[in-house]
Order: sequence, then C-alpha cells, then structure tokens
Amino acid sequence: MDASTPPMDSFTDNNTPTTTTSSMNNTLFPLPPTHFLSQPRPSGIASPSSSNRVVVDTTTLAAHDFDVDPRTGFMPPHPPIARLGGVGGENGAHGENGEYGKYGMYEAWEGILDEACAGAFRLGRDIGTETGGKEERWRGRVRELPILCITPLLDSEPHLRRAHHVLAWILHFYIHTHESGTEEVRIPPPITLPLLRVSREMHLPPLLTYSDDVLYNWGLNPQNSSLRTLTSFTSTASESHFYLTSARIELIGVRALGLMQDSLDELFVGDDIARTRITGFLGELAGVVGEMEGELGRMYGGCDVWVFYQYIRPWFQGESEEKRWVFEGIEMDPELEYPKELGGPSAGQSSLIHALDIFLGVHHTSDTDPDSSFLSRMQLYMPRHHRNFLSHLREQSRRRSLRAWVLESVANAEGEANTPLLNANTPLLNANTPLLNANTPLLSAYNSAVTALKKFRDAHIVLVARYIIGPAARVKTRGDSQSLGEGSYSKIKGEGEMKGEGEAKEEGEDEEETKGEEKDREALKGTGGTHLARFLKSVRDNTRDAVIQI
Ligand code: HEM
Repeated sequence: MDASTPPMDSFTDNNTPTTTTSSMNNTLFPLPPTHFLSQPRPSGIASPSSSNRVVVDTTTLAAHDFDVDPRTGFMPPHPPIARLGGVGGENGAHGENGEYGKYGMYEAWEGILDEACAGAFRLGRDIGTETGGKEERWRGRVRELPILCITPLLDSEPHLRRAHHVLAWILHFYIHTHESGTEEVRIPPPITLPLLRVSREMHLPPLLTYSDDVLYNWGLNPQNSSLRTLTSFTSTASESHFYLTSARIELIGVRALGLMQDSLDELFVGDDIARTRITGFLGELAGVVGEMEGELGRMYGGCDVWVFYQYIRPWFQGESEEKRWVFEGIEMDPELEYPKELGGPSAGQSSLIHALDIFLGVHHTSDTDPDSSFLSRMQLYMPRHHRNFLSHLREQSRRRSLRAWVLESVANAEGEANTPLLNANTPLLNANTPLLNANTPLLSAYNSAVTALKKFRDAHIVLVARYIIGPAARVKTRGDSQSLGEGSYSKIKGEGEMKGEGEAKEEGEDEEETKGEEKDREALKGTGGTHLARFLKSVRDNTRDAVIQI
C-alpha cells in the first residue's frame, strides 16, 4: 500500500456548523458559512464579466468542495431557489426587504415560463401547421423578450442554477412547440445569449439536464414536507412522479455514498479488521441498492405508460439529425462557442449510479461499441462539482481498487498470500482460479453488491421495455401515434388508467417481449441519443461481468 495515499478523505463534512446565515441563502434554511454554497462562487472559467475571480480550493478535497451533502447526497440539502425574482413561489419572502432586488429583472423569464407551464401546450407534432394558436403567440413573446445581462447572477451558484433551469425549460418549450415538418428550429437571441452564457459559467450544455429536471426541480409541500415538482411540461401527476422517483432514488443512495466512503477509509488501512468491516459495508450496500431498485419499481404506480411515452417524453428530446437547433445571435458574443453537446436529459446523468460503478470496478468502455462512451459523455451534463467528485473517486480507485483488493484478500485467505503476481491486471485474477473460495464472506459481500446493481439495471431494462419499447411497437402496428388533438390532451390531465405496481414484469421478461421486432427496437433511440436496447443491455452485461465467478 502506498502510505502517502490519503484515504478517500470524505464525501461528507461532519464538522459543519448549522446556524449562521449568509446573505445569499434562504432564510428558512440558513446555510452555514463553511458550506460550499456559502463560499464565493468558484467560477472555473476566467469570465471577463465576472466580478468574482475566486477559484475554489480543491486541495482539501472535502465534501463541500464537491457539493455532496451528508444528508442529501447529490441533491441539494435545501430546496432550490424556486424563483429568480423572489416574487411569489417558495422564495417569495426574499423579495420583501429588497435583498433579491437585483434579480427582479429576471421575472421576465419566470413569467414566460409560468405561461408555458400553465398553458397546457401541445407538441409541434399535434399543432401541425395551425397558425395563431396559443403556443405560437407565446413563441412570439419569447422572441420579444429583452436580452438580459447575466452579471447579477454570477456571484451566486444557486441563482445561476435557477437561471439554467428556467432558460433550459423555456428552450425545450420553444423547440418542441415548433412545427415538426421542418429540418431546423431557430432559437431566438433572448434565449440563446443568456442561456449560452449561463451554461458557460456552469460548465453545462445549454439544454435540460438531469440536474434541471430532478436535482434542482423540487420543493417541499408545506402541509407535510413531502417532495413536490417545481417545473413540468404537462402538469400531470405522471410527469411529477417520473422526476420524483429519480429524486427519491438519489435520496436512498445517500446511504450508499456513506458506505462507499466508509469502505474506502477502511481500504486505506486494509488489515483484517478492515476486511471484516468492508464485508459488512458491502452487504449493507447491496441492501441499499436493492431499495433503489424497489423505488424504481414504484414508477409503475404513479407514471402512466402511455402518458409518458406520448406526451411527456417528446419534450425531453435533444437535437437530432432530423431537426437541427440553430442558436441565433451567438455571433453577437465572440466568447461563445457553438454548443456541441445537445443530447436530451437522461438519468444516465445521475452521479450516483456512476459512483457505484466506479467504486465497484464496473467498466463500460469498449473500442467496438460506439455507445460505450455514452456514460462518460453523460458526465459532461452533470454539475461540475459532481463531475469532479467522480474524477476524484476514479483517481482513488485507480490507486487502490476495491475489486483488486477483494481478489487479493480472497487469495491471501486461501494461503497464497503475498504473491507479487496478484494484481488486478494479471490473468491469475480471473475468477476461474481455484484460489477463490465462494464461501469467503468478503467475496460474497462484494458479489452481492455487484449483483444488486446488476438487478437494478435488469429492472431498469424492464422499465424501458414497458415505457418506450412497448408503446413504440404499439404505435407502429396500430398507427395510433398521430395527434390526439387538444381535446385529447385534456384527457391526460385525468391521466387515464394507471398501471399498478403489480404489473411490473419479472426479470428476463423484457427479453421475451422484445425478441420479435429486433430491427425496430434497434432503431429506437434514448433521449440521450443511444440505441437504447443495445446500450442498456451492454451496460447491464458489463455489470454482470464484474461479479467474481468461482
Ligand atoms: C419511465 C422511466 C424511465 C425510462 C423510460 C428510462 C429510459 C432510459 C433510457 C432510454 C436510457 C438510455 C440512455 C438515453 O439515451 O437516455 C436510460 C438510461 C439510464 N437510466 Fe433511465 N429511464 C427511466 C427511469 C430511470 C430512473 C428512475 C433511473 C434512476 C435514477 C434511471 C437511471 C438510468 C441510468 C443510470 C441510465 C444509464 C444506463 C445505466 O447506467 O444503466 N432511469 N434510461
């Protein structure tokens, strides 16, 4: 062991005081002065427009530098800002003393978003060539918005987040209410310029990401403090349930982050006591991932399959070959680059699942599979501090791999200790060696954690078969994908018939269901642009391959 290597010093910051307020923080939920978000905003780029040139100190690598909270993980510990101008919404109180006055001008964006959310807007597919409709009138108002300067936002990460959220939702409303028969959609300067500038500050692509629709898209119901969704395309219970299921999985995953941290701390010591402890942690981790799978299964109980496929999912679509996005006005700011990453939001951008892969030593990249780089590309869509967290975790795992250590420990336990041949890259470390004893508790615990993640992915594949592949096949055979018209839109407010949890399919059933239409299925793409069936199965198979076989 390299004694100079520090342990995974922390995902969490247990010494954080909890009382002091900061000028930019929510008065209901004061952030401590040492909290990451109370620090000067660590803009990683030299933005000439920023008055704040402070660069984050990453030498300590403490959790708050990564914006990972001990209680809420990758979700923020306090409800995200619900309104930039501080008027109305759950942040309404902030406007009263003028504290948020400098954000007042952004009411223009918030108002336009309110209109879209309340408007029961139809997709371009359903609007067709109709002229003068409510969506077209709204699009006209978007084009007439002033081009707002983003400077007041630059000192506050939470406000920049909200700005990205608001502008990205307006963008998707704008794009997807566009008539579908054309090859490009032109995004007007009042959206292009602030969105690209805010995105540059945030190091994020300029469109909806998982952080916009899950991590920073929630508030608390005043009656019972349960989670509720802030922004929605359809205002349906199905859409809200879709986002909140991911949010709840993130919250369950907080315990997984804690167990990973504890394991890595023990791995640094690596003695017999550590082995016993890590065995316990891995067993617990399997249980937590099992709970995440259970929550995934609850998707069926609140998100109607047809409403999702037909009315919710199309809003997520990123740029495609069929419809190019043209950012008008980008030439007005020579510092802006034309965006390259324009894939729609996907839970593939959840840092939690990436962290589990890295920790357990599950590898997804292959030279032959073009989709295999998808998951690493998805890290570009994560908040940059979470991306840094994953890089740090990867670096730690490179120095000391849990998987290699499990193999080494098992071999040592069999009396073959200390052989220099035993490193993770030697053929000896493949599971067929008789040195490995299936009954070794550490090995079983490791395998149970990997298997739990594989089962999570099995369940996810079934979900995708149910919510995308099935309805797509139905549309193809019955031709019922066509517009159901505005009258029918109102039907989705009633949500039609809900599928019960009990209808979730058993493991492997997806294989059966999707065998027939191999070709159509292959052509189906995820919102992130993958060939979804092939991609998801390869990711699942990579997980299965990490199980150490005897
Ligand atoms: C109706 C519900 C869901 C559908 C239809 C769905 C669909 C998809 C699709 C099509 C992909 C392929 C990547 C892409 O192109 O976007 C994907 C990836 C992914 N989804 Fe979902 N998803 C759903 C819910 C969830 C939830 C609740 C989670 C949990 C956080 C989740 C986690 C993931 C992950 C981690 C990936 C990346 C592949 C992997 O690591 O296995 N999904 N999803």
